[in-house]
Amino acid sequence: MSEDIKKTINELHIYEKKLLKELEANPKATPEEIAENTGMDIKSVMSAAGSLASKDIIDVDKEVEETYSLTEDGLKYADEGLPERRILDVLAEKKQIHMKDLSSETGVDKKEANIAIGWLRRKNWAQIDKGVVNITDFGKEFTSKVGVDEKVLDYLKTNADGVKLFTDDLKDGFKKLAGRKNILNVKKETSHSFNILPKGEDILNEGFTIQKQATQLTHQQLKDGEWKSLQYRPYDINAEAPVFFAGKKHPLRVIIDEIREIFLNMGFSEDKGSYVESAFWNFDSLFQPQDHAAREMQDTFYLKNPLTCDLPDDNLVKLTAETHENGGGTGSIGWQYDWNEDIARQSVLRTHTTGISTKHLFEHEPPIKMFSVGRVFRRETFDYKHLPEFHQVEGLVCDEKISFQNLLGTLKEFYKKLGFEVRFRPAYFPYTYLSTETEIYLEEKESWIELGGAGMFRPEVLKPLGITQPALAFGLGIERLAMIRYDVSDIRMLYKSDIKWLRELNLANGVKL
Ligand SMILES: N[C@@H](Cc1ccccc1)C(=O)O
Repeated sequence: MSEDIKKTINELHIYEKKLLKELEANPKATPEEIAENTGMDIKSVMSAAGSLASKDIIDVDKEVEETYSLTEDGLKYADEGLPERRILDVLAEKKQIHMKDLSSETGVDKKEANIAIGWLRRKNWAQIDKGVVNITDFGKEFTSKVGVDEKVLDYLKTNADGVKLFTDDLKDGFKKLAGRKNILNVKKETSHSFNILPKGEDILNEGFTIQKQATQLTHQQLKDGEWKSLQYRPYDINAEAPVFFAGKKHPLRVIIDEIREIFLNMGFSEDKGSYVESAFWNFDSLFQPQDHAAREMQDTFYLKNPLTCDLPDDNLVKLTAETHENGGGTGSIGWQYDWNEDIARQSVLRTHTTGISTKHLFEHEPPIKMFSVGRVFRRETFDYKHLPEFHQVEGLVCDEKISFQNLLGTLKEFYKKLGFEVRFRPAYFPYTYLSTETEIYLEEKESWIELGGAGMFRPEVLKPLGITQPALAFGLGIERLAMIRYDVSDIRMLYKSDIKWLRELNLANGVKL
């Protein structure tokens, strides 16, 4: 028990302590008095009280007090009499008045006269018969009496500061007046009073000192040793705190940067291509025949502007043409068709980043270790795993002793560093042999999905580029990795700008906050 009390005391704010002490000395003190006596402002008193109340240390009572006074109309009635009284006075003489003459005969204006008729009937001072107002016997008697409501009217007039409570003999009259529109004003005032509860008594019995508590240390306090004598207010580490959403990188950007870092660390250098590429680099340099299905409009975006691109070095074009037509000097018989320069000039949105690899091979001497990350474009229909625009990371290693083993090892290592386990299966690409595809298992869909392709560039690719050493190459999709990392079952989520998802996503491990 006492341990509890000590802990509670320990956690009291200095304002709470001040308020409690003041209440002990002055149990009836109002918040205003407490503010005055402790030097706190009223807001701090009220918030300290609220805090003490939430811990059952004191009780806060709220009382609303109403003060009544007369409105402008009310004051006028108090001076001149209620409209029904003024009519009654005239009726006492005339006995009856025609409705249409009511206002002119009595001096009560039309609007008020209408209201007065209701009250004349209700008070049984008059009756209306065929448009004529007749005084009743009760009305006659009443001319010399004062009604309860009229007494209250008078009372309020003499108590111009307002009345809080009506004595019993005035209560009925007050109710009547209060029921009429525009006669009474009411001002509401709330007042608070505090009571010490048993727990508060225990705290006071236990006793405490009021000492300024340190919430923040200053450089000076640390330097001069004052920190040793300060009293610290403990804080509740379990208290609910607002969640802040700081700006951060897009999840896709995060994974792209991670991939770049992995390749840089593995000793690759980075190259860049452009979205718009000639069919020559995108297809022809990769020994893809000009009637290849992938080149068709359904798969590839062809551009109107620029409609064509320049072809590279004449000799390279010549060697490429020969290789396509009959294998040139590669030992292959080629595709056995007439290679067309104009088809090679067409400009396309690159369908993969592999054109960067062939260009890189043409422009560099082995040994080569190159990677490149970028967007590629395909005429795909959207679905949970397809986008017409996505990112690939391209890789190329070319040196004397490079083998298919190295390719598998490189890929395995890369995926492992990203935290994925993949499987390889045989595949076909016109530009590689051996070729493979990497796949990953999607638990939710209970199926393997393809992550990318890879292989050893064929001599038909390498020879025209002037390369005699073997080269491994790969082109891997990035969005599908992001999908798995961030646990989204639909690839479109990555491009939706769903602010809630983006905010709550923990980028480090894909787990929601
Ligand atoms: N370019 C292929 C991948 C690939 C790259 C390099 C070698 C072999 C295959 C694709 O986009 O799917």
